[in-house]
This record gives sequence, structure tokens and C-alpha cells, in this order.
Amino acid sequence: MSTPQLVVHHDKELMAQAAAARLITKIVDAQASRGSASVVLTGGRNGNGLLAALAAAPARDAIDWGRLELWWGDERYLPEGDPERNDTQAREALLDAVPLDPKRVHAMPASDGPHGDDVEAAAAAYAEELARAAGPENHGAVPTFDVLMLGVGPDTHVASLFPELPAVRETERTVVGVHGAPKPPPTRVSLTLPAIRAAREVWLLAAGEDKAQAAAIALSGAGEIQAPAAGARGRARTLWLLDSAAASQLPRSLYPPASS
Ligand SMILES: O=C(O)[C@H](O)[C@@H](O)[C@H](O)[C@H](O)COP(=O)(O)O
Repeated sequence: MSTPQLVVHHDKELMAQAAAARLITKIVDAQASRGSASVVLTGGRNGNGLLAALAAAPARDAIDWGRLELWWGDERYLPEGDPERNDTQAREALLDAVPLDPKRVHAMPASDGPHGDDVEAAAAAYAEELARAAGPENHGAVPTFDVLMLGVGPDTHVASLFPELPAVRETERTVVGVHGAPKPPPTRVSLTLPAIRAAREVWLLAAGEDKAQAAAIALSGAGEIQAPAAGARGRARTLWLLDSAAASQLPRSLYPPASS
């Protein structure tokens, strides 16, 4: 697993714009070398902020949207179209404005779908969809994601993997149902750490004062059960994208000079 690299931007807006520019380049390079790109989106303010910045980016349409595979790292288990769903918010921030191939947009199941309130069945169905998309060259039961993005919660959660809860302890399955999440809504579907760690690159987004303690804990050697963000590592790269407020409690040895 790759050692975390940090890039610190002056403020939340600049972090979102710089991360969006970074994502455009990553997708364009992947499409140029492999014909398509695979990205895992995250929910929350930082995740949606990045998508909104990408929607407004001048180079946005350098991406061949028809050859972009989109997945989610987690989803609130709510009815399709519910404003609180991560995919609803992603569509509003960006997806509805670009010509994606709907067959390549893999939303997680909704609670009014075929699985009803059986969130474990919904999680298993998404795991099967991931496995179907994985090729022989991939690592196990998920496709090789070019970039997997994760917002970081103030308690160091990523996706819907919360400290000490069963989902963060999962070592076999790629997708699990989550009950009793401390961040509402309580019922969710989430990728697990094994699925996250199959990604080429994992980017963790942390902006705002409320993330400073979480970033310091996760980057100072905490274990992944107590601090799930500490376990979110990519095979080739783990990149923390912070603003100076979120970086303010990092040990000086970790906090590079402000990059902008
Ligand atoms: O379903 C969710 O809420 C997200 O997937 C969650 O993992 C989010 O990324 C973090 O809680 C950070 O959210 P903020 O960026 O809003 O702090």
C-alpha cells in the first residue's frame, strides 16, 4: 500500500478547483492510454464541491464523457431521487450536465428498488455488478479504479465505514450494508477497505476546520478500525487533498509548505 502524500491548498474553494483540474488530467491520461477511465465518487460537501468545480472547469470537456465509468464509494439507502442520496447530489452538481453513457454510470441500489429494505441484498447486488465489471487483469472482485475519491468525516470515517463499526472490519466482501451509521441517514451501502484498496489511486478530500483533528489522527499512525481514513490506501498512490484549515493540526513533519 502506498504511503500518503499531502497537497495543501489555501482554502476550500481552491482545493476543490485544484482537485477538479487534477481529476480532469487523470481521466484524460487514462482514456488516452487505456481507452476508458474508471472513477469512484464520494458524497458530502467536499465531494460535491469537487464535482461542482469540475462542472465549471474550462477544460471539462477534454474528458470523453461517453468513455467514463462512474461508481460510488457509498450511498445513503434511500428511495431513488431522494435529495439526500449521494447520486442525486452528484447529478445536480455535474452528472446531469455532461454526456455520460448511462450504462457506465453505476448508482448503488435504492431502498424503493427490487431489494426493498434488505440493504444486505442491495450491497450484494452492487458487489456482483462490480465483479462483472472486473476483468482478468484486475485485482479480485472489483475493476481497477483509476481514482477512488473519499470525503473524510470529522470522526475519520470514509465512505460509510465508521470507527469501530462492523463495516470497517470487513476483510472479505467488497460491499456491505451499514446500519446505525452515526452520520444520518443510519442505513447505507458502502465499499469496504479491501475494495477501496484495489484502486490504483485513492484521493482523500478534507477541507475545513472540522476535519483538522481527523486528518491529524488518520495521518499520525492510528489504526484503521479506530480511524478508517488511515486504512484508505491506493495500490499506486494515496493522496490527501486538504485546505490549510484541515491541515492546521498536522505534525509539522507532515505539513508541507502551503502549495498555494
Ligand atoms: O454519504 C456520505 O455522507 C459521504 O459519502 C461521506 O463519507 C462523506 O464523504 C464524509 O462524511 C465527508 O462529508 P463532508 O465533506 O460533507 O464533510
